[in-house]
Amino acid sequence: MTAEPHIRIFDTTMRDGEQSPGASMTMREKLDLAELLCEMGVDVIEAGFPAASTGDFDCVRRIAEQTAKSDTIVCGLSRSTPQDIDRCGEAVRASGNPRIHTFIATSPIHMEQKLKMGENAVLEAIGRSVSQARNLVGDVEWSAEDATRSDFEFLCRAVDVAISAGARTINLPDTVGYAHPEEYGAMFRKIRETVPDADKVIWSAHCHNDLGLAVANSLAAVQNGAGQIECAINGLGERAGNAALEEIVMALRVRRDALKCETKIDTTKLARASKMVSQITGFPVQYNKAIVGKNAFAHESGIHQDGMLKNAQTYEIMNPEDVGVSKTSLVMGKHSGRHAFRDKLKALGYELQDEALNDAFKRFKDLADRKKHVFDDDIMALVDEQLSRGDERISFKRLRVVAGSEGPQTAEIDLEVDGETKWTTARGNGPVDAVFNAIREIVPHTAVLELYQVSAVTQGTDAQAEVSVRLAEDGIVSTGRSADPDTLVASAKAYLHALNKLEIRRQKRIAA
Ligand SMILES: CC(=O)SCCNC(=O)CCNC(=O)[C@H](O)C(C)(C)COP(=O)(O)OP(=O)(O)OC[C@H]1O[C@@H](n2cnc3c(N)ncnc32)[C@H](O)[C@@H]1OP(=O)(O)O
Ligand SMILES: CC(C)C(=O)C(=O)O
Ligand SMILES: [Mg+2]
Repeated sequence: MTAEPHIRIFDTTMRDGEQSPGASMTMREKLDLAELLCEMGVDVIEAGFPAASTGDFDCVRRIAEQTAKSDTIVCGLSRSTPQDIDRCGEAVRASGNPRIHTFIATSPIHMEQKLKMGENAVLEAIGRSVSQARNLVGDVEWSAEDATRSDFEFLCRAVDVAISAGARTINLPDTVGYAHPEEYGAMFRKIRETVPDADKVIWSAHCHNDLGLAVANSLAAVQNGAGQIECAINGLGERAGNAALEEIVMALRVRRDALKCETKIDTTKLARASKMVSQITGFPVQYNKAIVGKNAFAHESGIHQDGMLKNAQTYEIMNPEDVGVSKTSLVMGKHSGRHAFRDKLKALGYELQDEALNDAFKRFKDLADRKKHVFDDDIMALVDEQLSRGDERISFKRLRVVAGSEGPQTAEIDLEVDGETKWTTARGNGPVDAVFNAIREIVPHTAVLELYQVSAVTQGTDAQAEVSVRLAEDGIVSTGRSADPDTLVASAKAYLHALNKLEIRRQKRIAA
């Protein structure tokens, strides 16, 4: 059975999506989202459940008004009761393309336990509700709630009644996310072969993600003749959510070769829509979420980064720009390699030659081992520090500090001075003072500490500390800087940096 070439995208973020506990949206938020969905080219916006509350009714009505001049269909959901349907008709009336979406459950458990209705009463309700809706609007969608757990013979009879009463779209929801793809696809194929006038309606899939199969099931329905998919941005929806709109749209686009159909969605707006829904609901998007997750176009491992730099198609099946993400990011971390590191340095404006590059790369790896996120600023601080160091007389080897409320604060330090390793220990009024006293013991000098300043290079408790030190001696002022995740190590190195520079300036003065 062939798929339809154009699959209609029915967005239910504001109806089923809003049914997620904690996902309620205000009128303003819904109007903004509706505007974006409209711009994006969504075919149907299910704007709410008008009978649920005055607020929901008003939202559906305002969205219908706001989008009246567009091609977008605006629909509301309603039970099969006359009051719900009237209310829904009133709410969508202002739309240029109003739709009433009415439903009733057809599975034995729902009919017996929830509705307390027999099969005949349900069939009667379907005929009556669809006819009533058709008297209000030309476009009526009917859904068989819990279709996938319904008796197939009865489901066919129910669908037949809905089509005869004037439904234009028949939706077969997997309400509880129970079906698997082959089963769900077969249901569409069989029902389309069985029900009279099956070719006169649009078949719709509405899948829930309780088993993580919502997108796969929706695609299986498409391959078996469904022409509409009901889905929600970020997969928002009851319990584990609905099929994610962005995943459906990109699967159809990227695998058009196999699935033979597409949507008319402007995919470059997907990332923006995802962000908007996440901000409105306060539900974060999981980092590894397909299409719109923070890591969907990010690569940290060296082998992948090297491949990406040579040809992006080695590790990406779609362009980030196509979904509205500005570019792929090569995230620098402990799994990164030299190719990506060199590329990052170049982007940051540094051209290091082989030895300097190797040295910087080694220091970067050491840092990445100690720090969860290595930001651009961290890398710049690391290279700046390296560049500002020439042939230094005194270099840092090792530091151990005893600090805390008990005291005495003590620093034990190893330095290399003129090629010879020297060790000492000293106390101080606090750990930083102890470190500087230890340095003074190994390298006696009369320079005065004029400034000592610490700032965090990036955020987080594991951020690198950047320390600046200013020393002054006989009119010579020298500043040193260093960055390290350990503030005391950064302090020692910054002090030594300033001291080395002071030494060079002293010698220059003597030579002059
Ligand atoms: C699978 C889905 O997503 S279905 C949509 C679910 N969405 C919502 O429920 C959100 C909006 N709902 C609401 O605001 C409220 O439930 C309302 C306004 C619709 C109804 O509220 P209440 O009248 O207080 O009823 P309540 O919600 O407690 O119970 C639902 C009633 O509707 C009946 N019902 C459920 N589905 C249908 C249906 N499709 N057609 C007719 N009646 C139905 C139930 O059997 C129950 O009837 P009872 O009161 O005779 O036992
Ligand atoms: C009411 C219908 C469309 C629904 O949301 C479901 O069955 O999951
Ligand atoms: Mg649903």
